[in-house]
Formats: sequence, C-alpha cells, structure tokens
Amino acid sequence: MNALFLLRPHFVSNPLLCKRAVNRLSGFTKPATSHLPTIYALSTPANQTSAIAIIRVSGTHSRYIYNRLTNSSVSPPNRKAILRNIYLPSSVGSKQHRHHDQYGAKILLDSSLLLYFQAPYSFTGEDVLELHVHGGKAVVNGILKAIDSLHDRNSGKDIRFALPGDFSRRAFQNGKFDLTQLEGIKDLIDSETESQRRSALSSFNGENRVLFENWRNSIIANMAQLTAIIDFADDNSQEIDNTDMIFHGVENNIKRLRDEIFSFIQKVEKSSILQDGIRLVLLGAPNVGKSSLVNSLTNDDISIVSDIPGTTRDSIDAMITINGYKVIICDTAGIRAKSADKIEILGIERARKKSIQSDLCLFIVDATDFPNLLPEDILNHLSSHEFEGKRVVIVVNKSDLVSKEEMVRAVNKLENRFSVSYPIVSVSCKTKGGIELLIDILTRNFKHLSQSSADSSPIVVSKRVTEILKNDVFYGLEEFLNSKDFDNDIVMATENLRYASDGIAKITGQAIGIEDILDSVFSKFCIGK
Ligand SMILES: Nc1nc2c(ncn2[C@@H]2O[C@H](COP(=O)(O)OP(=O)(O)OP(=O)(O)O)[C@@H](O)[C@H]2O)c(=O)[nH]1
Repeated sequence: MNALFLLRPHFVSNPLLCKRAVNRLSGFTKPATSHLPTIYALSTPANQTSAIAIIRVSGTHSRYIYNRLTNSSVSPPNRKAILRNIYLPSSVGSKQHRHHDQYGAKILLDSSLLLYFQAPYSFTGEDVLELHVHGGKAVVNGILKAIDSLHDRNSGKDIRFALPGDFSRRAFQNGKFDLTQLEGIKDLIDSETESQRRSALSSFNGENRVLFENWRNSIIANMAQLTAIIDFADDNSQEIDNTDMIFHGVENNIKRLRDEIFSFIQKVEKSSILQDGIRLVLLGAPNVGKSSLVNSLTNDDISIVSDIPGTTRDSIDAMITINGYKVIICDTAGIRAKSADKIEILGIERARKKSIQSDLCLFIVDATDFPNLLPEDILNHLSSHEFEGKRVVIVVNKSDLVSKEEMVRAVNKLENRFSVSYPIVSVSCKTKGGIELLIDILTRNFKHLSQSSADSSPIVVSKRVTEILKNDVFYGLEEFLNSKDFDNDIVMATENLRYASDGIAKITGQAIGIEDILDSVFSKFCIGK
C-alpha cells in the first residue's frame, strides 16, 4: 500500500492522465480538447486536381460550420453520409450582400457528400465534419475560405487552419490513440511497399503499445517492491522479513525484462531495412548483361543497355519494389582489370566499395563466354576478407544463346571455383526465362535480411522510439543491474528503474512534460493528418 502511495504523485502530476481519469469517472461529457480552437484542413493532397477532395473539420464548432455552410439550422445526422449544397456563408455582422449573387440568391460553392461524427466517436475524439467535395482547386479554395470566414473570436468562434499533425495530436490528447499508434498511422501513410504497409499496420493496431505497457507495468511493480523496502526499513516493520529475497526477485525480473527488450531492439534494427530499403548491388564483368538484368527486374529502362563493353561507367542507384520489398538496386560499372578510362577506373573502384556495403550482391556472368566466366579480379574480390559473410547470388545470363549442356558446364565450373556454395540461377534477360525463379530467390533473401528469426515478423518502430528504447529504457535497466551494491542505496537503484519506466512513458506519450515530445512527433506529420 505504502509503496503504491509513493508512486502515485508520478501519475497525478500528468495532466493528460488526470483529464482522462476525470472523463472516465464522470462519464463522457466533453473532449479534453474542447477549449481549443476548431481546426480545419484539406486532408487530401493540396494543389492537385482530383475527382474528390476531403476537407476535415474537428472541434467544438464543427456543427456550427455545418449549419453555416449548408444554410440549415438542424443537426447533421451522426455517422451518415448526406448530400448537401454548400453555400458561401454570410459573415458575422455583415449585410450579406457579398454572399448573394446579383439576383439575391445564395452563392453555391459545391454540392458535396458530408459526414458528421459526434464526439467522442471520431478520429480526434472531438466533433468531426468531413466534406467530400469536388476536387477542383477553385472548389477546394472556395470552401476553405468559406470556413475561414466563420472565425470570429469575439463571439467565441475560434476556428483556424490546422497545423501539421494537429488532428492526430487531438486524437492523442483525447486518449484515442497512443503515440506509437499515431506514428504507425504516419508510417502507414508514408509506406511505399507492401512490407512497409504490413509492419506499419501492426504498430497502428496497437501491438507494440500493449507490449510497451506491459513492460512499464512490470518495471513499476518491481519499483513498488523496492520502494516498500525503503518505506519499511525505517520503522523496522515485521512485514518485510526477507529483503534479500525481494532484491533477488527484482534483479531476476529486471534481467528477464532487459533481455526481452534487447532482443526487441535487435529485431527492430533488423527490420529497419524495410524502411531504408535493401541494398542490392549488381557485379560482373563488362557486357555480361547487368543493366539488362536491372531492366528485367524492374520492367523499366533505368539502365542504359548497349553492346559496347563499359557502357555503365559509374554506379546507378534506383529505388524499386521487388515482391513488396523496397530495394535500392545499384547497377555498377563492369569490373575489369585493364581500363585506360579514368572515369571508368573510378567507377570500378566504386563498384567494389558498393558491393562491400551491400546487403545482397548479384554476381552476373555471361554463359556465352565460358573461358572468361570467372574473371580473376572478380574472383579475388569475392574471396577477399572484406567480402566475407556477404550474401551472394550468382546469375548466369544469356541462357537463350547456349545449349542445355553448355549451361550445365558453366554452372559446374562456377560451383567448383567457390568455396562457399552460393545459389546459382540461369536467366535470359532477352526471353525473361529464369527471372521468376531469381525473384523467388531474392525474396527469400529479403525475408531473411529483415527478420531476426524464421518465425518472427519484422517490427518497425520510429527512429524516435528506437532511440528511447536504447538510451532510456535499456540503459535504465542496465544501470540498475550494474549497481551491484544497490542494497546499500536502494533509492539510487530505484531511480534507474524510474528512468527506464519514464522512457516507456515518453514512447507512448504518458510522460510528464511531454509537450516537447509531442511537438517533435507531430511536426513530422502532414497537414490534414
Ligand atoms: N541474347 C541476349 N543478349 C543479352 C542478354 N542480356 C544482355 N544482352 C545483351 O548484351 C549486351 C550487354 O548488355 P548490358 O546489359 O549493357 O551489359 P552490362 O553488363 O550492363 O554492360 P556494361 O555497362 O558494359 O558493364 C547488350 O547488347 C544486351 O542486349 C540476354 O539474356 N540474351
């Protein structure tokens, strides 16, 4: 009891938690953000013509805006799509002349589909109005201006254009989502590939939030045990008769938690490849078909294909998607020992470096050139110390120009020359034969590269979350475990645990003084989000 009492001020000093608690106790009355201005913004891309554009309004005056724009006094139906004419509203106190045409009729701005979500059952937890208007620039600008004209602070109608991330911030402030979920939504919007979409969706669904909350609860429970010892130590209470046992128990719990968090961070680091893109480098002698292979994998003419050896004189990077994976493909200059061209020599050097930094290397050979299948300089490079442990797939190209027997001979030669058994695929960039199989092999490699174990799914969290996990949470637990003599100074040891638990609170947005955190998180969102 006493220990819990000691911890309680930590929670009550968080205004957000207090507001939510009050809301819970009193039954829902108003959103915690009801004192803030009503915000509005275009939620679809700006300055683009489209069939439909969506303007979103959130806040106390959403209904007022609906009434003024539709020139009606009835409440909008809740959560039901309705078609309404939108008019230019007469501004407060004006004689209304500007808002009627020459015959005195109201000026029609658009005929739009409207959706009204009454608080608290909306994205932001406030009253929300969505206007699905026709996507012409003049229509959108006219309606945005019309909403803006309703701002009148004197009569308490505080209505302003939303800042980046404003809607999400309101959702957070009203306890609809925690920060990890909102960052998940941002990642979902930003995701370019299927694998990014899947991992962002799991953040948004709150899978990480539940995990983080469990960690925090566990740290707090262990802190409570230590705090109880601090409390009872002075009054020689009989209630704590075996402090050593408690210390030992807490130490074991924290060790387990530290290991769990460590393996989570490792998974996150492995999965970050999904966001950054897998670096796939193509290596090979001149004219073997590297550029043709890039084009076959992308169905695009990114690389210049020509039969003059040395056409690609430097590395070319392109972002492509292979089976839902973001891949930074790099077509390099053909590696050859003798070149007089200075730019080509530089290009060859860069190709070597790029291949060392790559996540996966495709080594392409020309099936028609059996004597030079494996040029000595490339073989040396692939067997070099720097290249050790690299993932390599050997591609035998131009299969359309050789017989089956010749292909088998080429594959055998390659198998015998390498000490490591790399996968070998024969393809033809001309007929596209074997390309499917190559994509299959690549996909399997991408999967391994982004997952820490076969049965685990990739975990994507923001860089902010990763940094806090490492620098606050893991660090706090490590410091706690490192303070070997912590039984001499339990208060200090407990502080380390508090540091770790505050770190998790920063991640989910429950920390004290989080305004700075919120500013930095939401400033990265787009307007209208
Ligand atoms: N028949 C046939 N020709 C191919 C195939 N792949 C590439 N070629 C041809 O081989 C020549 C060289 O192809 P590139 O893709 O430019 O070769 P590269 O390795 O990028 O060449 P560098 O830029 O010199 O390093 C071109 O004439 C291609 O059309 C294939 O599978 N079959």
